[in-house]
Amino acid sequence: MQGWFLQSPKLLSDKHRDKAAAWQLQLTKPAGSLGRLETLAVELAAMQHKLHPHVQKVDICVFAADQGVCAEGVSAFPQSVTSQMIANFVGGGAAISVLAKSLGANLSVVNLGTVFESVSHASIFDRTIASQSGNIVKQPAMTEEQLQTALMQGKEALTRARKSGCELFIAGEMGIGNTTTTTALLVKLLHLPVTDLVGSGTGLNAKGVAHKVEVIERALARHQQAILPLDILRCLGGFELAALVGSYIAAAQAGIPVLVDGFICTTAALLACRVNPGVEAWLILAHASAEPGHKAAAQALNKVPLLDFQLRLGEASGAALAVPLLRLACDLHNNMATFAEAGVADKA
Ligand SMILES: O=C(O)c1ccc[n+]([C@@H]2O[C@H](COP(=O)([O-])O)[C@@H](O)[C@H]2O)c1
Ligand SMILES: Cc1cc2nc[nH]c2cc1C
Repeated sequence: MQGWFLQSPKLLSDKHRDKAAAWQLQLTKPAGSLGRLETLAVELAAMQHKLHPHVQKVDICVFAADQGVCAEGVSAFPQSVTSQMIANFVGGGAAISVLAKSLGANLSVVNLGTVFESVSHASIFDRTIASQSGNIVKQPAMTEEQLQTALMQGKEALTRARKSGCELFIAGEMGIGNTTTTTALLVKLLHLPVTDLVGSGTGLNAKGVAHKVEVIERALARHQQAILPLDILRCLGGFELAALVGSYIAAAQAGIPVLVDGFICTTAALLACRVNPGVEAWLILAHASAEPGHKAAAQALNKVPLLDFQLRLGEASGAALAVPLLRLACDLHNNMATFAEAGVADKA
C-alpha cells in the first residue's frame, strides 16, 4: 500500500489557463503590461478550474515544535520562546496575528510538542507528538511513527482549512533552532556546502554561526545513510517541518493553491516536491527570506519569489504579506473592462 502522500496531486486545468490568458488579452492594457500580476491570475485560474479566480478565503496554519538540537546552543534565543510564541499567536500580539487579522484570514496553530508549558485556546490544536524532536547530532529527529504522525497532522490541518472553504492555503512554522535542522536538510537535498546555506537564523553573531556550521556538519556525519527524501526528513527535520511537508502535499491533492513562506517553509516545499513531484505546480513562493539558504531552495524549485522585503521571521509572515498581491491580481483580472466594453481601440 502506498502512503497517502504519494497519491497524485490534482491536475491544473489547461483549459482554464488558456481561457484566462485569452481573457487577459482583452483587458484595457497592452498585453503583458501588468507583468506577474497577469501570470498570477492566469495560474490561479488554472489551479481553481475557473476563468475568474478568487483568494478571499485564506487559511493560515502555524505548525510549532521544539527541536532537540537546541541543546547544542544553535540559536540566539532560548528554547522557551517556541511555547511562549504559541500563546502570542493566539493572543493577537505576534506579527502573523496582526497580519492575519488585517487580511481577514483564519489563523490557527498546531502544537506538535514543546518542552515548556503551553496554553490552551480554541485556535490551538494540541497535537503533541513528544516534548521535542531528537537532537540530530546524536539521534534521528523522529521515529518512523512520529514522522507519519507529523505528516498526517499537516494533512489534517488542510482538511480543516478545506471545511471552512479555503481558497488559498498558507502554512507557517515556529520552532527555536529550526534553521539548524532546515539547513542540514537542505544540504542533504542539494549537495551544497553547509557554509553556502547557513545563516544567522534569529540573529547569531559570527562565532555563533561558526558553531552552528560545526553542529550541522556533525549531524550530517551522523546521518550519512539517509538518502531518500522522507528518510532525510525523519533524520534531520523536526515535527513542524514534517507537518509542513504533509500540508503542502495534501493541499496539492485537494487542489488548493499554496503561498509558501520563508526559508523553513520553502525547504519543506522542496522536500514535498521530492516526495511527490506534482506538488510543485500548486506552490507560489511569497518572498525571498534573508536567510542565505532560501535562494538555493527557491532555485531548486525553479521559482522566483514575489517579494523581497529582507524578512527572516517565519511564522507565515512573508506569505501573509503577499496575499494582497494575489487578491489584486484576481481583482484586476476579474474587474477590468475589455477593449470592447470600454470602447478603447485595440492594438492596430
Ligand atoms: O522562515 C524564515 O525565513 C526564517 C528565517 C530565520 C528565522 N526564522 C524563525 O526563527 C526561528 C528559528 O531560528 P533559529 O535561529 O532559532 O534557528 C523559527 O521560529 C523560525 O520561524 C525563520
Ligand atoms: C520572538 C520570536 C518570534 C518568532 N516567530 C517565528 N520565529 C521566531 C523567533 C523569535 C525569537
